[in-house]
Amino acid sequence: MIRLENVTKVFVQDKQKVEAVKNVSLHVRKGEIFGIIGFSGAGKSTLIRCINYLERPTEGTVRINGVDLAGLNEAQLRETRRKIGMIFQNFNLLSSATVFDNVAAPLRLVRTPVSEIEKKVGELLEIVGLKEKESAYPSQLSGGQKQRVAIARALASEPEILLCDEATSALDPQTTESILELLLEINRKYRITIVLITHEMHVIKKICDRVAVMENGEVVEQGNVIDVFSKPKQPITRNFIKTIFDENLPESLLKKINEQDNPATLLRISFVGEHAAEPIWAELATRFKLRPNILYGNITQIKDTTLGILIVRVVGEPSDIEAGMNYLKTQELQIEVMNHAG
Ligand SMILES: Nc1ncnc2c1ncn2[C@@H]1O[C@H](COP(=O)(O)OP(=O)(O)OP(=O)(O)O)[C@@H](O)[C@H]1O
Repeated sequence: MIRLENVTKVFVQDKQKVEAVKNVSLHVRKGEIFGIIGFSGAGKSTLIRCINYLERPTEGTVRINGVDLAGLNEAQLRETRRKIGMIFQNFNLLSSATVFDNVAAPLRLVRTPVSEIEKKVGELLEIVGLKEKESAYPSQLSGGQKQRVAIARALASEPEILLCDEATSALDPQTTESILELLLEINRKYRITIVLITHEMHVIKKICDRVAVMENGEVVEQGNVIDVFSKPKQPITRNFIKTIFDENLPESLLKKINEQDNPATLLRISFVGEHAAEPIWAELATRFKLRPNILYGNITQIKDTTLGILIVRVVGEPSDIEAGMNYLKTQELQIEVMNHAG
């Protein structure tokens, strides 16, 4: 549905070149929620603005439903943009217009008949739960309500794609939850493809199907959210995951482990979905003569599935540990040796 190939965006400021996006290739599939995560300055806003050509890439191509945006004239580009809604961190509402008029604005722009506007805006305000606020002005609304108006306005043009530029960053955690629920509902009910950018891993974990991690203008890692969470490849991805569950063991515990005589290995074991993990410990003990000790455990919901992570200290002979690890791998568990202690 959205295909970016080798997209680069260079800004020139005070004769200095800033490469905000470097050689990014992405494919967003129809109907999915695709998240782009990165720290401030990573290039996320620039990249998402390349998707609807608010920024023209310096190099590379952007295709929407197979159409290369570089080949479109202004009128065609405007028409394509109507099918790509966008919402922003600071809502971008018209402060002098009521909620109703804000949502009606894109419909008036294309000369929709008044009766149709009445009906449509009413429906949209129902969807976002703000029917009773239609006569209010933005200044009379909370941040969450403002974002709901912005979402209703974006939906007015019946977009196929919704781009969300840090849509929840200005909101408190509870309001963030409710806006994420709304985005999920819109995605599921109306099959709208959503691309969002965020610096919060929580947003990715709650609603995204796939994720791209950006650093210094580049996409350094991308894949299914569950895969990226269970097998992160890049240090930056691990850092983001740590903001949700901190797997760092206390220094004092690590020191104690290192002081012990027995050769020990620390394993990070992750499992996806409902997995009966208990029998494996008995198996490790009896079959492989190992002594496993669970030091850390966490099970968390990642969109529609669960991810479990354990950090286990295994004591035993190196050959037994290796055999035990091979056994664990046959149990659909992802195993990683964290470090050797002892
Ligand atoms: N119009 C512009 N002119 C010059 N440089 C720009 C422009 N827009 C962005 N940049 C630069 O490009 C880089 C990436 O910025 P961008 O806003 O895309 O990152 P970001 O990941 O969205 O960060 P943030 O979350 O802080 O907005 C930064 O170094 C920024 O200063």
